[in-house]
Amino acid sequence: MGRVGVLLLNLGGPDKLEDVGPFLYNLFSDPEIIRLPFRWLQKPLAWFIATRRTRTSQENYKQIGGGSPLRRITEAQGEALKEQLGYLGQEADIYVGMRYWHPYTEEAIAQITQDNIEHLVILPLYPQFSISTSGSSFRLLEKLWQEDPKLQPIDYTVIPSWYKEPGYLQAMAALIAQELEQFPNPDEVHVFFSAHGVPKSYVEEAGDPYQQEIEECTALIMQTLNRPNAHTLAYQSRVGPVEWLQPYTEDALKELGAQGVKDLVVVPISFVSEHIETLQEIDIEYREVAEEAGIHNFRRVPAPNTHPVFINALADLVIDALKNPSFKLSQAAQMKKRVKMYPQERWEWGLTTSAEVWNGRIAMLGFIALIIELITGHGFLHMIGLLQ
Ligand SMILES: C=CC1=C(C)c2cc3[nH]c(cc4nc(cc5[nH]c(cc1n2)c(C)c5CCC(=O)O)C(CCC(=O)O)=C4C)c(C)c3C=C
Ligand SMILES: [Fe+2]
Repeated sequence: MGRVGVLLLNLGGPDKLEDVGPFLYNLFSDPEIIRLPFRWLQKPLAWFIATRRTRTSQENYKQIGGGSPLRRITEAQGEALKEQLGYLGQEADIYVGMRYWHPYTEEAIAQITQDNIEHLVILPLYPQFSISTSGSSFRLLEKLWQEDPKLQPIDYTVIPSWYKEPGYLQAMAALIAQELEQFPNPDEVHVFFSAHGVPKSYVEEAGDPYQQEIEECTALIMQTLNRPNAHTLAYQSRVGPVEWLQPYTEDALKELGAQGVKDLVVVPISFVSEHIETLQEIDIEYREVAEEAGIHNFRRVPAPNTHPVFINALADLVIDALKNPSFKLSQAAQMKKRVKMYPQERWEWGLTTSAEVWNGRIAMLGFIALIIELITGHGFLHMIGLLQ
């Protein structure tokens, strides 16, 4: 076999406080993150939302040391994976491609071409597939492949999602068991899975398999854990005014507190590295919510990071992917029959779901235009004299 490479995909995070604004702009410029009917609106809206969010987001990054640890941890995972693959007899070069910050996916791909990689395994560091995460990276890679003839000879294969991988489930179960053992009565502790949310419309209209994969993954981890603990699944990190997957983590914590739960371990389920949503949102914000609700013994399970069982699971995934028939980016983007990646389906006339969605979007655009006008003091309503 010729030279082998593994491309690890992740979201990326700001390394320092000054990076927060441009990072947020990149994130909100992605049509897989904000799905808009008009492409031309994407960048102005991204600028507007990023500008408004930067200060709050910076405050959160300040609380975890002034930047995201995602790059450092992803690179450490890459080094550990290289070592484990070597140990298993598979030499490979590892590349990290982030979607919204350095090292960008484009930089990783440039290095892969320069290194004359012949066989490439594309492995997203998201166990479950979502249009907004792995889907967005696959779409970008598809575009890069279409544009660059130098990429054509690379024999690549994609691993779309891997939440059923036994080694991953075992690593998660071991990490949970370790936390449960810190309590006087481990079997009485409530196991609380907190997944990153997505807007409900991603699942219900665009056919994102994310929710189903998260639910199945939770059940598989509980089976692997093989303990009698009660458990709950909820969704965190909601952004913006639309409805996201429910129950929301905050509400579910309050509900458990009201039911008298006192001992709780939180399991971050959609991430494999520590980042702002584990270190700040769970460890600081949700801990406070839980304590106020009467849940006094609150612990959080660490993300798998470089846990050896987890790294071995990644190595197994790579080795299997090299043996199996290749899976292409176009197949990964349309993984489930109903998944609709951006751009969305064509307009349908009548009172259809699609028409209702479009009406909602047009109303949202009107609302955004009104807000911009109120802030800037310029716009259509000022022009016709309705606002001064
Ligand atoms: C499976 C994981 C993730 C999903 C699904 C996801 C969807 C999603 N996220 C936003 C908005 C934001 N995400 C932000 C940061 C961020 N998100 C994930 C993971 C998932 N996102 C990661 C790994 C990170 C990086 C964290 C870091 O350490 O830097 C942010 C920025 C942080 C903040 O300001 O809160 C935003 C905003 C949306 C809208 C979305 C689905 C549509
Ligand atoms: Fe996110």
